[in-house]
Amino acid sequence: MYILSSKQLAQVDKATIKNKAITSIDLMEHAATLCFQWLHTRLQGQNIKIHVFCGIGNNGGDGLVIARHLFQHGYNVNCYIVNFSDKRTDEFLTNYDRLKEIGEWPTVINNETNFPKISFEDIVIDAIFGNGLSRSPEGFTKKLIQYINNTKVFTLAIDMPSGLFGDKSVTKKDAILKAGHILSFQTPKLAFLLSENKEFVNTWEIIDIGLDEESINNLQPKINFTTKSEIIPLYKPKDKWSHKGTFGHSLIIGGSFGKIGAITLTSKATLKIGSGLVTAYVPKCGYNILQIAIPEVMVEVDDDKLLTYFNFKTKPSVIGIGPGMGTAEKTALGYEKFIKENKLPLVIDADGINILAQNKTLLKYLPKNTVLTPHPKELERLIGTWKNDYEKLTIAKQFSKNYNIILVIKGTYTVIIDNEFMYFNSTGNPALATAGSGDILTGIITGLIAQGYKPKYAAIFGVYLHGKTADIAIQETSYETFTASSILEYLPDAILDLFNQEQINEVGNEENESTT
Ligand SMILES: NC(=O)C1=CN([C@@H]2O[C@H](COP(=O)(O)OP(=O)(O)OC[C@H]3O[C@@H](n4cnc5c(N)ncnc54)[C@H](OP(=O)(O)O)[C@@H]3O)[C@@H](O)[C@H]2O)[C@@H](O)CC1
Ligand SMILES: Nc1ncnc2c1ncn2[C@@H]1O[C@H](COP(=O)(O)OP(=O)(O)O)[C@@H](O)[C@H]1O
Ligand SMILES: [K+]
Repeated sequence: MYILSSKQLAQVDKATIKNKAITSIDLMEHAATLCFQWLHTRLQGQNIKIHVFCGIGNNGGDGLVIARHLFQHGYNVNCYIVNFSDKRTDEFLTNYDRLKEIGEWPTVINNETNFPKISFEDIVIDAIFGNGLSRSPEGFTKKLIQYINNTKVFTLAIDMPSGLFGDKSVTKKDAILKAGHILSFQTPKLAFLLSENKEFVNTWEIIDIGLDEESINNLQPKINFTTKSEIIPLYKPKDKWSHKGTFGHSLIIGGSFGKIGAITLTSKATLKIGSGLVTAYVPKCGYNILQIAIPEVMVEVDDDKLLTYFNFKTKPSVIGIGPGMGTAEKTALGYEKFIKENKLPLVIDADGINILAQNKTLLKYLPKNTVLTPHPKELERLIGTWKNDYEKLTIAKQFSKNYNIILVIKGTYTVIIDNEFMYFNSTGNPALATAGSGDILTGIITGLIAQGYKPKYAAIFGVYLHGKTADIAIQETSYETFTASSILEYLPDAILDLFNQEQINEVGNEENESTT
C-alpha cells in the first residue's frame, strides 16, 4: 500500500468527495464510526471513563462523532473542546450540533484551569489535531498534551497523535501526545515508521475509510508500505521444465578465522531460498566447516585465515559478499581489486560495506542495481551522519541515485531505497535482533537474484520473507529462543503463507497491528 504525505491525503479526501459523490460530513461519519466500533468491540459496554478531547478542525469532528456514538451506547463519556482557535470547520460545527441534539454539551477547555481530572484507569481519545497540524502546539494546548502524557493513561489517537507531523520531523518533542494506539485513516503515515518517533507511536493500525483508490494511484506515490498484497505478485512460480541451472549459481564470499559461521549462514540461506547452485568462497580455515555444515554447497578457498586473493574459478550468476569477511588490510586490498574488476550482480553486506565506506572511490565501480544491506551503523559510515530520520532518508535516496544502487536499510521497518522510491517493510519483530540475522538476509536476497528476481524485487521480497519467518515463529516459540537459524527453519512457512488467502489485506486487523 502507498504512504501518502499530509498534502496528498488532503487531496485524496477532496477527490473522494467529488468522485464518489459522498459528502464530507458522511465521510467523517463513516470514518469516525469505524473508530467507535473498534472501541466498542473491545470495551463491550464496560463502565470505564472515556475522555474525548476534540480540536476545532475535522480531527475534532471525528472526536465529536465518536463521543456521540459512545453516549448513545451508554458509555461513561466526558467530551471536551480544546479551544485553541476561534476557527471551526463546517463538519466540526455539524457534529457539535448533532451532539447537542442528543442532549450532550461538551466542556470547553480554554486554559490550564479547565483541565479535567484523569485517572490512570480511564481512557483518553485524542482527536485534537490530525492531518491539519500546521505547527507545533503552544500555550495551554501544549500543556494539555503534557498533562495527558503525565497521567500515563491509555490514549487512543485518531488518525495521528496530536502534535506529530505525518511527514516531517518535529523539533519540539515536548508537545506531542504519546499514543498508546493509533487508528489512522487509509494509509500509514511515514512518521509511524521512523525510530525518532518511537515515544509517540506505540502500536497502530490502518482503518480503510474508502478513499478513492484511483485518485491515490493517480498521485503515483513514491513511498510504499509492503504488505502481503504487494508481495504475492512478485512471486515467480516454478516452471515444470526447469532444472537446477534455471535457478542460477550464487557465489557467496566472506568469512575469516572465527567468523566462518557468518558465511555458513549466508550460504545456507542462499541455498534454502532456492538458488540452483551455491559455491562459497572462504579462507582455507573454513573449508571443512562448510563442507560438513552444508553438503549441498561447493567450496573454494583463498588464503589460510583471511580472504586475500579473491581469485575464485566459479562462474556465478550473482555474488553475495561481505559477511564475516573482516576489514584487514590484505582483505581490503584484494576486495578493492575484486570490486574494480567485477561485472556480475552483487549483494554487499557487513564488512563489504565497511570497506566501501573506507574507500568511497570504489562506489563508482559497482554494477548498476547492486544491493547494499547496511544496518544503521554501516549506513552512517557509508553516507555520513544525519540530523533526523527524514534527513537520513533524503541523503540515502540521493546516494542511491548517485551510484545507481539499491539500499536496504535494516531496522524495525527495513526500507528498500531505489532512487526516489522507498519500500518500507511490514513484517518482522524484535526476535530478529539476534546475531547472524543480517547474514541470512544477504543469502536470501542473493538466492532470489540467482533465480531471476530483479535486484530491487529480490530485496523487497527477501526482506518481507525474512521478517515473516519471525512473525510466524513467534506464535509458536519465544523472542528469546529465536536465532538466525530459526529464520531458515521458518522460511518454508513464510513462503507457504503467501498462498494462504485468508490473510490477504490483513492490515487493519488486530493480528497485524504494527508494533514499534
Ligand atoms: N472529509 C475529510 O476531509 C475527512 C477528514 N478526516 C479527519 O480530518 C482531519 C484533518 O482535519 P483538518 O484538516 O481540519 O485538520 P485538523 O488536524 O483537525 O486541525 C486543523 C486546525 O488546527 C489548526 N492548527 C493546526 N496546527 C495548530 C497549532 N499548532 N496550534 C493551533 N492551531 C493549529 C488549523 O489552523 P491553521 O493551521 O489554519 O492555523 C486548523 O484550524 C484528519 O486528520 C481526519 O481526522 C476524517 O474525518 C475523514 C474524512
Ligand atoms: N526490532 C526489530 N524488528 C524487526 N526487525 C528487526 C528488529 N531488529 C533487527 N531486525 C532485523 O534483523 C536483521 C539484523 O541484521 P544485522 O544488524 O545485520 O544483524 P547481524 O549483523 O547480527 O547479522 C535486519 O534484517 C533487521 O531489519
Ligand atoms: K489526533
